[in-house]
Amino acid sequence: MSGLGGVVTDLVADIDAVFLFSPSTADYETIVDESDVPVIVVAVENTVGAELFIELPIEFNDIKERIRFGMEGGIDQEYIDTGTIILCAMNLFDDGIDSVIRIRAGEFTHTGIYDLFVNSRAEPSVIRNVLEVVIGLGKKGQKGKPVGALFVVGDAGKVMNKSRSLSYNPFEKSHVHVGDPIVDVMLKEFSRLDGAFVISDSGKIVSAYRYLEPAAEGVDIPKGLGTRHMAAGAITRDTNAIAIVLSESDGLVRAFSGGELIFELDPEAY
Ligand SMILES: Nc1ncnc2c1ncn2[C@@H]1O[C@H](COP(=O)(O)OP(=O)(O)OP(=O)(O)O)[C@@H](O)[C@H]1O
Ligand SMILES: [Mn+2]
Repeated sequence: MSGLGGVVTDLVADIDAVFLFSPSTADYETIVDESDVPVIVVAVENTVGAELFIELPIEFNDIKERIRFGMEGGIDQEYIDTGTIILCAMNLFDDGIDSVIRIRAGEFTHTGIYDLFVNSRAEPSVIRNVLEVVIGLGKKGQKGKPVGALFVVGDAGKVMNKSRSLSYNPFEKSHVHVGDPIVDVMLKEFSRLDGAFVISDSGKIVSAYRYLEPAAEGVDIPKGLGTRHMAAGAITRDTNAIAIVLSESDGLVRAFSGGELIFELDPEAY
């Protein structure tokens, strides 16, 4: 015997809800049948046809981010409230559920990661597409060299008013959208040059090469980051846009909303 029996019993005692992260249909059906508390599925797609479902915009590889997204979504969708004790079950290795985590929903610092995707002006799929381009750039760089990039997403009219052009806008008269594979290649290509990309609520590429000029006083960004991140944070406080930034210096992807850093991820982990 491992001696862990008591710990495991305590883990599952008196829980109010179960969160299943990307379960198989078989696991979902067994658990839903046997559970006397609500079972909420958190996944990129509702392939199991769950009644209680929270859509993940990406499979956060950082487990804490994944759980945080689920918690914030659960509260927003009113499946749970802050006192709820939750058992999170997920698969981290080959297949089947191999990990359980017990957590009280209120113990989580609310970062706004769910709001960022779901309650932003821009459509969630647009934010996801931008994030995918940025993660792709972060992984490969441009021709093998690390590259930085700044995407401002949503509230494009106001963002354009608070910025100026650094160069000819290659997207001037085009009606192209992020998520189109050809456009994503163009975005990666243009990311070598200075300034920000401005994307509309519906994903239209409004401009490249924008120099952002938001009011920056009072915007706090982590130490060590420079003007690109400052501009990204500040534009999201000055407008209803969000910003997704790839740092050329540390290779991390960061998202800002309402002037705050919402999350940070390492593209190499995706
Ligand atoms: N206000 C701005 N609007 C748009 N782009 C900007 C702005 N300020 C800086 N940048 C872009 O960010 C680039 C890097 O600047 P800087 O090194 O100061 O930023 P950083 O936050 O340290 O980012 P990185 O981690 O990528 O180095 C600049 O070359 C420029 O292309
Ligand atoms: Mn820098």
